[in-house]
Amino acid sequence: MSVPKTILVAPDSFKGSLSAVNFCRIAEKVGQAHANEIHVLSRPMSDGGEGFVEALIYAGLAEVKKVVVQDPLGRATTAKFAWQPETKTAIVEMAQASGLPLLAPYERNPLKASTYGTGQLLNAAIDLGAEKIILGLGGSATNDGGVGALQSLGFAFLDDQGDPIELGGEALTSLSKIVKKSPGMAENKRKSLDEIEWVIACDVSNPLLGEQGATAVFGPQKGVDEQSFTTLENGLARLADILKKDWHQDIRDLPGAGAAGGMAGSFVGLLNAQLVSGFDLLSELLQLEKLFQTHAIDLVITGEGKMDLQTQFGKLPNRIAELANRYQVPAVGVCGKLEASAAELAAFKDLRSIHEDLAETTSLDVLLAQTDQNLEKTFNRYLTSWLSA
Ligand SMILES: Nc1ncnc2c1ncn2[C@@H]1O[C@H](COP(=O)(O)OP(=O)(O)OP(=O)(O)O)[C@@H](O)[C@H]1O
Ligand SMILES: O=C(O)[C@H](O)CO
Repeated sequence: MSVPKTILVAPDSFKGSLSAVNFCRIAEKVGQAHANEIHVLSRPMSDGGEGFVEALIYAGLAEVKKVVVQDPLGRATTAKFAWQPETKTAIVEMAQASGLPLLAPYERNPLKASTYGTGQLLNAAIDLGAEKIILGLGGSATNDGGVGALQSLGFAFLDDQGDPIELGGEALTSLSKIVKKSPGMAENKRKSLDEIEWVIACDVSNPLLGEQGATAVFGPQKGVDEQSFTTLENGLARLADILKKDWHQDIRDLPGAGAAGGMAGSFVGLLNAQLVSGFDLLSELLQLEKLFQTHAIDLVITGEGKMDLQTQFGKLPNRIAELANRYQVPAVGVCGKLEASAAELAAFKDLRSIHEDLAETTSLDVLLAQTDQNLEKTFNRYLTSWLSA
């Protein structure tokens, strides 16, 4: 009997239809049907946004902690974070508390949406005794420069009358002063914010402001229109100005400062956080490179909701494919929707082939509802032909 072939499955989530964990589960189910021939090794991935915490928990690298926090509009929601007791490290994902999937499309409103709930998650981690916090950013519903989270952590954001500003991106236009409260006696057991090592895992390297900035590039998916764009851009600019004038921190041109509606920028400015690539950090935590060194991997399957020209510019499936190719392992990308011409596909250097199984004529709503079945069909079809090749 021949040795089963090892397939590493390491996808991003399909935004709006499928988590990376469920992608892996479907691949495992198909693998089970070919159990004598295939061994599936799952590593659901994330770039710092949705699925960041789940990826660590799935790999058995952290305990799960659950906390009830405020969603972007102030309603109660249960959010998870990951906890590594030996190293007193908490891995927190902002999308758990302040992510876009928490809102119905008609509720999207970055003028009002706030990251306050992410601050509550961070507080829960600090209460547990966290000495290091890794905060994954991306997939946010917010454009408040992370101010809501910092308010929850104990910073006061004041207007020119000395009153606290309201929650949401719009209120930043009346920001005049930021004050850090000193920790009280009751907080003695907690590390102070300055004692904690802050690492921010960003899904993008966009700057805070301008054409490539947080509001211009990621605002539209959160519901930003022409009018609200100006308010939100001015609000973030005001935040940057105050951080420069009063805190001597220049975040205007900092790559990555625009992640999660500018949250990365304010965490650098006020908490001295270090910005890193979410994908790089997660790959390191999951020891992906070592997997290739210690397992004879025959094929890598990755994927994301939509593959297009952007996929080859540093998006997660391409990063996975580059890694696979460094170890001479072929990589296949699976997506819900393929938006690339044959010529564009030929230009994909590392991702050797892309498979989809969907009729052009089917509406997106139907496709989204049928994701699981479609994916299972695609895996079955592809693996059957791969095994017989
Ligand atoms: N099951 C599906 N079937 C068909 N199309 C899908 C499916 N799931 C997602 N999509 C399409 O993919 C889009 C989302 O793409 P994707 O998941 O790659 O996220 P993205 O916006 O590129 O962001 P990122 O990759 O940075 O998370 C959706 O808007 C939808 O058009
Ligand atoms: O949350 C967002 O704004 C985008 O994912 C970029 O970080």
